[in-house]
Amino acid sequence: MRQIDHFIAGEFTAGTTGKRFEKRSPLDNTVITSIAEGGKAEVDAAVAAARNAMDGEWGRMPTAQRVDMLYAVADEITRRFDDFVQAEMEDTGQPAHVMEHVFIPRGAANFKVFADVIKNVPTETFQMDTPDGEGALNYGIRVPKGVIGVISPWNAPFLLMTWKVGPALACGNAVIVKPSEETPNTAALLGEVMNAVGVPKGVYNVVNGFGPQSAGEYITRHPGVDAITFTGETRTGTAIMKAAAEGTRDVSFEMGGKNAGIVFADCDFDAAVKGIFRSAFLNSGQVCLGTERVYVERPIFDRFVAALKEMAESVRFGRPRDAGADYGPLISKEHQQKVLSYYAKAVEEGATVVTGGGVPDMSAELAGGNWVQPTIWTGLPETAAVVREEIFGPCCHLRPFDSEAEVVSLANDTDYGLSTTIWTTNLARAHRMAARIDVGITWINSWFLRDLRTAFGGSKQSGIGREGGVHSLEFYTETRNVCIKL
Ligand SMILES: NC(=O)c1ccc[n+]([C@@H]2O[C@H](COP(=O)([O-])OP(=O)(O)OC[C@H]3O[C@@H](n4cnc5c(N)ncnc54)[C@H](O)[C@@H]3O)[C@@H](O)[C@H]2O)c1
Ligand SMILES: O=C/C=C/C=C(\O)C(=O)O
Repeated sequence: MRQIDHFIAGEFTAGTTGKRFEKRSPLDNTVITSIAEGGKAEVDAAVAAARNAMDGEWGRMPTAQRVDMLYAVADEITRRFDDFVQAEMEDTGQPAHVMEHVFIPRGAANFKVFADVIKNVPTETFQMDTPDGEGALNYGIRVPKGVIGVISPWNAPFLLMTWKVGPALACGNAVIVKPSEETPNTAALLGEVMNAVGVPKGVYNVVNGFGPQSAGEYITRHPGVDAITFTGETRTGTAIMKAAAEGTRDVSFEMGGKNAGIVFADCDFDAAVKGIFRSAFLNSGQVCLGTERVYVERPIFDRFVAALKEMAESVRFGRPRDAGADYGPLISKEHQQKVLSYYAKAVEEGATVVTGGGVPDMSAELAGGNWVQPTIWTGLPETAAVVREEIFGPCCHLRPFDSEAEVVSLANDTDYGLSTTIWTTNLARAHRMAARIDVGITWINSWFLRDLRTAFGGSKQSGIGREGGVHSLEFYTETRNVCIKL
């Protein structure tokens, strides 16, 4: 069984609580990992280590040297690529190819890109007039915020954690990471990477545990933590915001979604089917940017539903490296039960179940895993819980629409506002729609195509703030203005 400990001041430690908890494999629910559970003492130790790092070599390190170190981190992740793929696969049960092509390469990229950003992005300068005619010069300098609490979820653990750790370190901060209790592996491996490339002790710390009254809450409440960056559910964000109010600490939140896919009759049909399929079912639907509401222009509605059904019925469930398998389980029994409860609710609410709606037949070995069928519904009103609430599973509801104005208003009728994906060959319409849909990210004829220099984040209850490129610098540094009278 894998043993996962905290990583504090450059050392792996079980801490002092004496408590450990178990992680079960999503594939069959056998216990695969024992994880140290952190308490206040571990969070105190991690904060002290991070403060020491800021006061020491790390705090004084020239940017160029820090940038080289982040490149070395990225290279070491790439060198240990197979270990990262294996570690993340064990935690999530998702197919190897998703780790190999999306999640782990993005982890390395998250360090490289922000190393480049910090090296290349200037600060502002303003010359001003003064009554004596001599003028004054203003310029900005960026300083790190200090100690950043990073609270991350289980659905793309390494990608999402490094999406915050990369820029935080590029900006010269120290971090305390609390990975999801479901997915501790890659955060621990990253500790080994930090030591291997000589990142000073205490710059990167990991405390494992849960949220409320555990490591998560203690990090967000700790007065020695200067800012908190969080990805996860909207209601967790609410709790963290309350904790951050104490000491008026800054927050950056990436939260839930109930994202709309919009398909016009003039789209490239095959590309749209594939794109919507990916957006609804990648990672077994456990993607915040995923599409759980799909609106299809009426002339192609029936054909589109039939094509999506065929794709959904062609998935092959199995272990991450099984030959021919391309579809994994949900993260936990609890999450499986939640998703299945929505499957039951859809039927109660009067949905037509186009495909799925239950648990697939699995071999005896895997029957205990968290498997659910990709599921497609039609026929529900927009008021149905299944159409309004984030399910975070492999499912979507399809509804026909007749006009651009109608579909904009359907897409916007939600408390969330993370992303949308629009499929059309009419580019004027695509641009018009992009400006009218209340989301942080609009993809046109694509989905989850990521340029890490762009602003990423959600509107409404999907988030606070933007990260990515210079936007990450805005959160992970403070700009000080220097005014010089000439
Ligand atoms: N917008 C985005 O970029 C984005 C990306 C990925 C996932 N998500 C969202 O994440 C959710 C799925 O992830 P999850 O189930 O792990 O989310 P979650 O909110 O349950 O947990 C996220 C993290 O917060 C911690 N936590 C829970 N309660 C806490 C508290 N009171 N104080 C401090 N920490 C606490 C958890 O232990 C975990 O590490 C979905 O809602 C999904 O939409 C959003
Ligand atoms: O499941 C959510 C995926 C989020 C993706 C990002 O945060 C990203 O690509 O930076």
